[in-house]
Amino acid sequence: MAGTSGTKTRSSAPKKAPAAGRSRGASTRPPAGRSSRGATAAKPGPRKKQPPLAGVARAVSQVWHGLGMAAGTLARAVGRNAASARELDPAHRRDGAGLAVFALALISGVALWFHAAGALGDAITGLFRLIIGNAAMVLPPLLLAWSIHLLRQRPQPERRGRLLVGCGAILLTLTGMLHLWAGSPQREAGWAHAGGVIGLLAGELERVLPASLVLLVLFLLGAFGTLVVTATPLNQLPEIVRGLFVHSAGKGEDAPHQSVAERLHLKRHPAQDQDEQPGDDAADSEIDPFLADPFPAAGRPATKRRAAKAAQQEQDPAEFDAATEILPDPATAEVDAEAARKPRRPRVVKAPVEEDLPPISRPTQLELNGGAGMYTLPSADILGAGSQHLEHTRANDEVIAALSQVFDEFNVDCAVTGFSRGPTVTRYEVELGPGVKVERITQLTRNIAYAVKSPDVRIISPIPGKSAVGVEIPNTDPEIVMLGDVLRSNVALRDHHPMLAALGKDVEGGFVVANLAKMPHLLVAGATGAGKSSCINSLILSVLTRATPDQVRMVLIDPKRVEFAAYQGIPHLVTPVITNPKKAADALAWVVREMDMRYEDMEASAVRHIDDFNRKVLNGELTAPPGSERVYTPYPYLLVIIDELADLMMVAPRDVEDAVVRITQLARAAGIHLVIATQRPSVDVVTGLIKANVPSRLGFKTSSVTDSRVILDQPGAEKLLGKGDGLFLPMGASKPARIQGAYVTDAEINAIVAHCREQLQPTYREDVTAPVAASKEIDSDIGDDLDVFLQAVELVVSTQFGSTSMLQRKLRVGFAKAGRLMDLMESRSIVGPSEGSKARDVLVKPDELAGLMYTLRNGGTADDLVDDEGDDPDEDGSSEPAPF
Ligand SMILES: Nc1ncnc2c1ncn2[C@@H]1O[C@H](COP(=O)(O)OP(=O)(O)OP(=O)(O)O)[C@@H](O)[C@H]1O
Repeated sequence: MAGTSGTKTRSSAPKKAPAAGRSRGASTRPPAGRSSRGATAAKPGPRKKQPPLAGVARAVSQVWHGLGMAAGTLARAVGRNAASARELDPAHRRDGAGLAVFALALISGVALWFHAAGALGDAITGLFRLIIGNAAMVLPPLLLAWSIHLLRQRPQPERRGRLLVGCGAILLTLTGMLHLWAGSPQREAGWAHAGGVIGLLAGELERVLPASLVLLVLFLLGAFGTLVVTATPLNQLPEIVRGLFVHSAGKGEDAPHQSVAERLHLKRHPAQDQDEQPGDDAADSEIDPFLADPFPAAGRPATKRRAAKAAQQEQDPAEFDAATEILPDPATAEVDAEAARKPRRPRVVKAPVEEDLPPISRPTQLELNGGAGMYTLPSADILGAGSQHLEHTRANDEVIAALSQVFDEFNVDCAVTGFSRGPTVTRYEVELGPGVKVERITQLTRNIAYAVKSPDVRIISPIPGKSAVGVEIPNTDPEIVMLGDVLRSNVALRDHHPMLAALGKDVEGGFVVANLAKMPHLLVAGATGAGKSSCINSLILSVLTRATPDQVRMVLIDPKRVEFAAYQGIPHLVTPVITNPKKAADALAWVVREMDMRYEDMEASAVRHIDDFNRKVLNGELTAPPGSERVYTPYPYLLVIIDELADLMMVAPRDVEDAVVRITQLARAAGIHLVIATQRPSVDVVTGLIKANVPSRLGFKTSSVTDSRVILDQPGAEKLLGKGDGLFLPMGASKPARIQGAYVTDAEINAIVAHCREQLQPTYREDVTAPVAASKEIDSDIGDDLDVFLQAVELVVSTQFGSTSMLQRKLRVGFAKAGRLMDLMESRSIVGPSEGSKARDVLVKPDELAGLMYTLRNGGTADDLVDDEGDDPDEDGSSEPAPF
């Protein structure tokens, strides 16, 4: 037993030992060589008789092993340092690559052409020949050209793909031709002297096509490769050939020396090319400060050819343009011919010149209706002139230089081709090279801001009507735009409409005016100090200098109390300037009544617009309905200006919103126009309903992008500069135009107001600010339920479904309350009587809802709504319009 157990013990010991050995070996496995040696040592075979040179061979083998290990160690060391090698400056890496390619060109040249490059040269030659056959003979000069390119030029990753495809196609053609030329060798030895392995592809093609067609395919492939390498689209080829022909006839002396890439560059980088003109700044700047070269040298050597070209352009731009036009120009593949003929310096972009047209004068004396005599309009000459507009200053040159430098530094292929200097900002036009994304410029906004030392850089892409990106940069030397200049401009003088308002100047220096009657309502918003009040003053003064009180009457609402104080007592006012927010709400209600009355007159006279009504009245074509004692007189435009909507919305939000919405929805045809200003363009002030009905917007600087979105439905106003710098989005426009608002001084306001006051005393209407609640009282049966009742009415009329259970569900009210609301609606002729379980008939149409809500809020019924529309206005004394 003991012996058995002893045997077991012994037998188990050797089993464990290898296991332990394996586990150790797993972590520190010896090299294969060594383990095999070990194996040989452990199991020595029968000893062979060694030859006499065996010792030498063993020594050589050991030396070889030693060398191998040393090489391995070296490789590992290099591997470990590879990370730091990768951190090498890209320029050095590129130099290294260029020199390596140069060495390859040299060795392969000596090997291929002179067979004198030793074993390494022969190995390289053999490899090249195996792959591309005899085509290897042209490889050394190509490698040489590549190495020079690597050493001299900046990396151009955008060209890599094109060159790869083009060169690949040419290589396929060349090797294929060589293969066919050599008689399509079948054996490996013949390939090296034909088209190599790549040339075999042509051989494969020959199996399925006749040789002539294979040749044709190869020819087309080669042509394609050449076109791709030279970036020449096929459709441009005739033009280029024509150009070459003209040049060879002697018209372009030096064109043949100019590479295609160089010509492309000339066309596409006008700004950069002029860096390379010889230093003639001083002479230039004497002629025109703009000609002073604003671009610092970009580091490329100036070529004689470019210098000559530049000189030619300066002497005779027209001739220069003609000469450049006939150059063979592959650039026209991407830029049209018109763009290619652009002058090479950024040019001043001018606004359309309205001054060329003859001004039309209007009489300053207009007769007042009702025999009130003549009314003399204040002359615009009372208003002072602003500073003279400069189209170009030294500051522009500095900015152009800074922009060009940024584009250069970030390697963005684009150029500043023009600029237009506005009063406060200049818009620089940047044209992109082919394949350059617009985002490359927008991404640079902060770098541009840094370079031009201004945080308020705005990028417009594209400039409407142009294939160019606009970069708007504030002028370091801004100009003030005075109202007088805008009113005296031809664009203002040519339009005699009494509601034409001067807004300011655009970024091209052109005067901007807008017809308030066409807007037809305007929302002006911006942070405090942004220039709203100046703008509103300009609007009012524009009207005062152009319109008699018979033509335009105004309701001025100024909860801030001080803004419109100067206008107190002008004859254009319907009521004294309103400063009490509660009274302002009543005045807006009066405007709605006035609007309704105008509509009634227009309806009775079958005209669609107040202008037609006035024209017919003046022509004597309209008379009041028979039995009426009224005498029709023309209705003046009614301009309602609210200086701070937020103050009104705080006092009577629902009434103000209702009235504003109703006026803005309908008042256009009635000649009633609203201008609403606010410094708090938040959604609780400028509600969705108000916004939807005020189509024209004028945004001054806002404190946040959210505010900008509320006013303009897009960002941008937060980047404005304040002090009258604004974005004007007229009705129907999708992109706002940047303007500098017209400025008017207090002295000018006082002078115009004094002139108007001297002419005529105001005739105020008493009922404008009469409280609405006093005229009609909310019925007692509605009691405290007015809000929920109005909600129920809105629901029933908009869905056209008179169901009590729907009211229960949607308004979350009980059966009894929903039934009562339905009864209230029946009593006000909104729904018909109950028909058991069926839904009631809805008697008011959805498009009458706005009017109905207004009427209900003022204690009326749907009958009032219908009756008002059908009644003779003279029946009810309140509908008799009092004379203005
Ligand atoms: N068009 C303009 N041109 C030059 N400066 C202007 C212009 N508009 C306004 N400013 C300057 O900005 C200041 C503030 O302008 P304004 O009173 O019109 O701003 P606001 O937006 O009405 O501010 P608030 O809401 O506080 O009344 C003016 O005193 C004036 O110096």
